Amino acid sequence: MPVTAKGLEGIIANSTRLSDVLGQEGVLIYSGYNINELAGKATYEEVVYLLFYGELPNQEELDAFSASLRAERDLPEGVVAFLKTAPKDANPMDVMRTATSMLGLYDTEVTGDDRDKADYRRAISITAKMGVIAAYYHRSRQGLDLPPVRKDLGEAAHFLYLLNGETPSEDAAKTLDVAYVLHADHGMNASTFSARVTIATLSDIYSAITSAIGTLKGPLHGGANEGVIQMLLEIGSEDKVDAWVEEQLVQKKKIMGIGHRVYKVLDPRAPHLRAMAIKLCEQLGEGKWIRMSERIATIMKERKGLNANVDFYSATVYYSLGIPTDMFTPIFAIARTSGWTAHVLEQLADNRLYRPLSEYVGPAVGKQFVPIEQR
Ligand SMILES: CC(=O)SCCNC(=O)CCNC(=O)[C@H](O)C(C)(C)COP(=O)(O)OP(=O)(O)OC[C@H]1O[C@@H](n2cnc3c(N)ncnc32)[C@H](O)[C@@H]1OP(=O)(O)O
Ligand SMILES: O=C([O-])CC(=O)C(=O)O
Repeated sequence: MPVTAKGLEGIIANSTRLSDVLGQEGVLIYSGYNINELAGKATYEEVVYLLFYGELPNQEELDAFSASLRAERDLPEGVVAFLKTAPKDANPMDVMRTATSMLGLYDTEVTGDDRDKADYRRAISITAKMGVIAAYYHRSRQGLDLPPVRKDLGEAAHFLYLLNGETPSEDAAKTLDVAYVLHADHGMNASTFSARVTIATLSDIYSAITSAIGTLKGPLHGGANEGVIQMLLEIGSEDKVDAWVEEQLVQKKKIMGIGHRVYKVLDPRAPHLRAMAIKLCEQLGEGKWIRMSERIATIMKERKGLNANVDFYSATVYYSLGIPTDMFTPIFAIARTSGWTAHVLEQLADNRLYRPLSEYVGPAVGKQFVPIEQR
């Protein structure tokens, strides 16, 4: 009997050319590029192209690719109608999951033998629509208008434009763009795995991304960025950090944004997000959140040997950009859709059904059936 790997720790489930996560070294690679080479230098659109096609684009390729993303921003009327009528107190991740599933209803292209071509178009389309879905729901739940999509803004700037109803500053758009780059892909993380499991049954790409959104939502995965800001708000002030963290540890509760299944050293995305968080806090003249975060990270390193992950400082970045807390995980989903869809295409290109085993720990076989009236 094979050994049980709880949580599939250490199991290599497939091969990918998209990204590599080196846990001992704290290195993240996108298709041959160390993330430190890309963060702040490549735009999100360049990184999406890299994930889809394996190389960074030249200017002409980038222009054509960006135009194809922008051309796919409009949502089907039925999805807009849903976003206008969805409960105003719904979790935006639930709304995104449902809207993504709905997109499948409006995709009438018959796939037949030409599935590859149609799925590339769908990958671009879903990646382009995710930010529109999240922003439209946020506006609609506040009773605000839904501004028409624009074709003159990049992905991150366009999301901020739709969310706030006004063109964002260059600095804000650049900050979010870097965050998108840092969140685009990450090896066989839980949500990507769930997308690949779904598509490997030869289901459709909308079902795969719907699975992935539901998986990212949980607080042990993408949902942790919202947990971080809730934690900071609950602690409230710097003088309460030590006692609060100690109490959580005594109660064996998890500190959100800390720890990682693969990284045994600092998550290489964290320093980029930390630097952006420090800059934004300085600009706002509000250093409290970053100082509290630094103290929490120090205590967790000293007490448990655990490091900050991508969710830890992204929370302060988004908070400082004035983004509502429950839109933090949706932002993660918007950026990660590029990775999810790229993985779906990769899985389809060399597919095999995922079907692991489980170790049976139920009663030994031999029980006799007893009719219900005699039980
Ligand atoms: C984008 C992302 O998905 S990044 C991860 C985002 N998630 C979080 O930030 C949530 C908080 N972190 C965690 O829950 C975990 O560190 C995970 C889920 C990320 C990784 O989990 P695993 O590799 O399965 O580690 P596991 O949960 O088994 O923890 C191992 C030990 O470290 C402890 N530990 C791990 N993370 C934390 C934490 N954040 N706070 C306190 N203790 C922790 C556990 O309590 C456990 O201790 P024990 O052996 O004394 O019981
Ligand atoms: O890789 C993981 O397990 C989680 C993670 O950091 C991510 O998905 O970005």
